[in-house]
Amino acid sequence: MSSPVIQASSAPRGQLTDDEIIVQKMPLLLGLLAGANADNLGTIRCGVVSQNKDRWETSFWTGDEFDSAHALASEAIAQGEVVKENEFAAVAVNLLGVQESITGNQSNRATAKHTGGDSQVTRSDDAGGSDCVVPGAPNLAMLLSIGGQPASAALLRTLAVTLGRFLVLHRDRQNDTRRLWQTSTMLQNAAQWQQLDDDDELLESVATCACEVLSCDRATIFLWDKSRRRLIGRPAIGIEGGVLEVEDNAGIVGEVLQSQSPRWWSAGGNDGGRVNRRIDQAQNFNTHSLLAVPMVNSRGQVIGVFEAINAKPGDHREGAFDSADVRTLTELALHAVVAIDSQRTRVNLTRTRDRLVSQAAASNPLIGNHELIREIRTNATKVAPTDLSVLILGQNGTGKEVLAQHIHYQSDRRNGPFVAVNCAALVESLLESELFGHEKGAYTDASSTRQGKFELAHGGTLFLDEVGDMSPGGQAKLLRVLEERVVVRVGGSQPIPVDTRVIAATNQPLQDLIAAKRFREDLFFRLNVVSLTLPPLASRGSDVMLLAEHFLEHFCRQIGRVVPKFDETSRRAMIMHPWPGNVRELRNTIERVCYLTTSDTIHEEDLMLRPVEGDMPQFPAGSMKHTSGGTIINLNEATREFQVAHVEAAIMACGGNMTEAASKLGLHRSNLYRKMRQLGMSTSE
Ligand SMILES: Nc1ncnc2c1ncn2[C@@H]1O[C@H](COP(=O)(O)OP(=O)(O)OP(=O)(O)O)[C@@H](O)[C@H]1O
Repeated sequence: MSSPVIQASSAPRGQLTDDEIIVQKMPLLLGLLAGANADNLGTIRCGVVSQNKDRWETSFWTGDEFDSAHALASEAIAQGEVVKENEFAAVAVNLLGVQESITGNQSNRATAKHTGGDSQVTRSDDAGGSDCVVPGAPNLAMLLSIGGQPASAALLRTLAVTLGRFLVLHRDRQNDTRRLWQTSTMLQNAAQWQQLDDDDELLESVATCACEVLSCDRATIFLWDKSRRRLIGRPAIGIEGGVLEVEDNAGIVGEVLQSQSPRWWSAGGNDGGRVNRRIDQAQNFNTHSLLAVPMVNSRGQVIGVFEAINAKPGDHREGAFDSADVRTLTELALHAVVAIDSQRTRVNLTRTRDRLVSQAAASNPLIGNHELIREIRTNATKVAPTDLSVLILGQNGTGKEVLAQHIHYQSDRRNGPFVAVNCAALVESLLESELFGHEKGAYTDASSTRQGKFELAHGGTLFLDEVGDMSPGGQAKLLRVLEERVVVRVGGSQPIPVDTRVIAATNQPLQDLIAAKRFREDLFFRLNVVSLTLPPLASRGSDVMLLAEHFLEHFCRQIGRVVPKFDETSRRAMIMHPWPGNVRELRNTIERVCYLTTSDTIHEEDLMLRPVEGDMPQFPAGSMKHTSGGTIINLNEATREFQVAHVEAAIMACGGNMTEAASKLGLHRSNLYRKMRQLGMSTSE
C-alpha cells in the first residue's frame, strides 16, 4: 500500500525543495497550531506515523521519539477515536474523508472499482489478488504532546483534519504535476509519430513512450490479426525470429481483447497462471506486474491490446500499476491507434500514388527507335533530374507534350502534378488569369479566388505549349515569374512562392519571331536552357510502324477486338505517307481503322490515306469571290475568304469532328479554334 505522506522530491544538492521544507517544518507548524508559544515550543513532541501494509513507519517526528508511537497510532485508527497514553494523544488522519469533502467523491474501498479515463476498469485481482490501493485511505495517525501533556481531543481532531486536508491537496498537486508531464510527453511523442513511415520504428517509439510515462520496464503493442485469430506483439524484444505471436484469447491480453476493457495484475495473488510465462522464459524475464488496455480506433473497432509490464516503485505507487496508470495507458493507446491508423493510411496512399504515377507514366510512353528519338530520350534522361528549363521544338503532332511528360515522370517531381497549358488557345485577357490565378473581384466575372496553373503545378511541372503564340504582356509576366519564382494573382498584391518547373514547346521558329520582335529574346534564353527538337514523323523511318502497331493494340484493347495485322500494302503505304499531321495524324488513322474495319488484316485501302494534295475537297472553279461589285478585292480579304472556305470544307468533310478536321489541316484542335476566331468564324468552344 503506498503512503500518501509527502515524499520529498529531489532538488540540486544543498537546496531544499518546497516539499522538504514542508516536511521539516510540519511538526513546528502543528505545534504552533496547537497553541505552543515561544516558552513551550521546545517542549513539543509530535509527529505523523503511517501504515504500509503491516508495517508502521514514522513519516516525520520532532522532539524526543515516543517508543509506543506505532502501537498508539494503530489503536487510534482501529477505534476511530482519540486515544491517549502517558503524555501522548493520537488521532487518525482520515484522508478519505478529507478527499470526499474536497472533491465530493464517493470512493468506496470495499468495491475496489475505479474509473480510468472514460472506461470502467475492473481490477484483475477482484477475485482475490493482492490488496488494492485506495487513495486517501485512513492509514495515518498523528500524535502530539505539548509540555509533557497529551493534547486535548478536540484540538487534536481539528489538527488532524487540517493536516489531512493539506496532505490530500499536496498529493493532488503532485499528481497533477505528474499528469501534466505525462500528457505533454505523450503529445510530443505523438507529434513525432506522424512523421514515421516505418511501422517497426513507430511501434518501438510508442512502446518506449509507454515505459517512460508509466515508469515501467517494458511495453508491447499487440496488433490483432483477426483472420488468423492471433495477436502479434511488437517490439518483440529477445524473441527468437523477432515475432511475438499469441492466440487472441490467451492470457491477460486475450482477456482484454475479448472484454474490450482494461485488466491489471500483480504477483502475489493466486491467479499467476493468467500470465504467459512462456514469453518470460523465452526472454529470461520475470513479470511481476502487468497492465493491458484495449486499442480502439475511431470507428470503434478493437485493433489490438497495449500491454505495460513491471511497474517501477516510485513516489506515487509501489511496484504495481494503479488506476492512474490505467487512465494514462488508455490515453496513450488512443494516441497510438491514431498514429498506427494514419501511418497505415499514409502507406496505402503512398502505394496508391506510386501505382497511379507509374500508370500515368506508362499510359503515354514516348515510342520510337529512330536514332534521333533515341538521342532525345538520352538527353531527356540527363535533363530530367535537374530543374533546368527545357524548350521542345517540333511540328504539330510530333509528340512535344509526350516528351514533356516523359521528362516529368523521370524527374524527382514525378509525384507532383503535370499541368499543361496551350498558350495559343487562350486570348490574352484570359491567359494571365489562367497562368497566375486571380483574386475574388479582380474582374466582373471573378466571383471567387482561383489558383493559376503555376500554383496548381507547384511541386511538379508546367508545360507551356505553343509558347510562341503568347502575347507580349503574357511574355513579360512569364519572364518575371521564371526569374523571381513567385506569382501574384490578378487583382492581388501578395507574392506567392511557386516551385514549378517549366517546360515550354513551340512549332514556330522562335528566332524568326525574335527578329520580328514578336518574341522576347530574354524570355527565349530563359526557356531555352536546354532545347530538344522532335523530327517530323515522316523522317523517322520504321518508327511509323512501331507507332502504328502501338496505337493498333491500344485501340483494339480499348474496344475489345482482336488485334488485326497490317498487310504488306498497308505497311508500304504508311511508310510512304508524308504524315503532315505527324504522330497525331497516324494515331487518328489507326483509331479510325480499329473502329471501321472488321477483318483480321488491314489493307492499304482500309487506311484511307489520301495524297496530301488531294486531301481536301476541291473547290469548284469560280466558287471563290475574287471581285466585289466588279472591283478586285484585296489580297488579305481574298486570303481570309479562302481560309474560311477551306476550314469550313475540312470540317464538313470530317462530319463536324473538329479534332479530325484540325488534324487534316495540320493544326492542333485548339489552334483550329483560335484560327477560326481570327477569321471571324463562329465557334462553339
Ligand atoms: N513518340 C510518341 N510515342 C507515342 N505516342 C506519341 C508519340 N508522339 C506523339 N504521340 C501521340 O500523338 C498525339 C500528339 O502528341 P502531342 O500532343 O504530344 O504532340 P504535340 O507535338 O504536343 O502536338 P501540338 O503541337 O499540336 O500540341 C498524342 O496522342 C500522343 O499520344
